[in-house]
Amino acid sequence: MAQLNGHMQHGQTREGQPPAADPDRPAAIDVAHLVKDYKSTRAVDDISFRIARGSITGLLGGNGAGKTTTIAMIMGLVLPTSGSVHVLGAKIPEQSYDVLGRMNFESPYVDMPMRLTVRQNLTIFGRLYAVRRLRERIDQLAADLDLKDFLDRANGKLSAGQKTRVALAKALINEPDLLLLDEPTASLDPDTADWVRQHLESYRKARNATILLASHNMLEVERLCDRVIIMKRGKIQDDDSPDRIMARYNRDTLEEVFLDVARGRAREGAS
Ligand SMILES: Nc1ncnc2c1ncn2[C@@H]1O[C@H](COP(=O)(O)OP(=O)(O)OP(=O)(O)O)[C@@H](O)[C@H]1O
Repeated sequence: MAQLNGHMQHGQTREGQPPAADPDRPAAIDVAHLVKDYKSTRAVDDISFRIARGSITGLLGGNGAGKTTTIAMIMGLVLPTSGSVHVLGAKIPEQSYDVLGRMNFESPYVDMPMRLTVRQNLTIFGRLYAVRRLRERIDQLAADLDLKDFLDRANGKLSAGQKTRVALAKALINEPDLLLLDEPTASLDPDTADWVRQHLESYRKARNATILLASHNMLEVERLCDRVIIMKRGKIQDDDSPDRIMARYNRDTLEEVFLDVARGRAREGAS
C-alpha cells in the first residue's frame, strides 16, 4: 500500500477536480449517444461523455468492452452506426480535416512500415502533418524518448518496447492538442513505462494537451488520470475521478474496482 501511495503522489491532479469546462471553448471531445454495430455485434452501445481540455482520461474495460472502437470513432477511422462525435468543436468525420492536424494517436497494434528506418518513418509522418523544422523535431523526440541508438535501424528490427517508444514519438510529432493512446506502455519494462508516463504528464502540462488513453494497467490509470470511464459490453459502467470511483466501490485500488465490474459485483449503494 505504501508503494501504491507513492505512485499516487506523482499524479498531477489526482486529488483535484478535472479541469472546469470553459463555456467559450468547445470540449476536447464530445460524444453523444454513440453506437457502433459490427453486423450482429453491438461494440459500442449508446455512450455519451464530454472531455475537458487539459485533462487526462482513462478508458477502462475488459477485452471487447468497446474501448478501441470508441477511440477509432473519435479519430474518424470507424464510422458510427448512430450518434455523434465532436473533437475540438469539429464534427467527426465530416469536419475531420479541420482538426486532424491538432490530434494524433498511438496504438501498439498499428504497425509502421517495417523496412523503413525509424527516422524515415518519423519523417513521413512529420511531412503528413506539415511539421516545421522536422529534422530538429525528430532529434528532439529522439532525445526525449531515448530513440537515438536505433534512429537509423529498420522499424522491423526493433524490440516491442522500442517500437512502442517510436509509436509514441510518431504520436507526438505534430505536438497534438489531443492525444489518443491505446495501451501507451504495452510491452515496456516497468522503468521505461514509468518514464514514458512522466513524459506524457509533462507534455500535457507544457501544452495543456488533452489525453484519452485506453489501458489495462490500473496503476498507470491511477497515477495519470483525472478521470476514469469504465466500459462494459459497449456501455459506460462508471465515469468519475479515480478517488471517487474507488470510494464508491469501497476499494483501495482501481484493480479491485476493475475486478468488481468484470465479475458483476455491485458497487456500494448501487441497486
Ligand atoms: N472490425 C470488427 N469487426 C467485427 N467486430 C469487431 C471489429 N472490431 C471490434 N469488434 C468487436 O467489437 C467489440 C468491441 O471491440 P473493441 O476492440 O472495441 O474492444 P476493446 O475494449 O478495445 O478490447 P481489448 O481490451 O481486447 O482491446 C468486440 O466484441 C469485438 O469482437
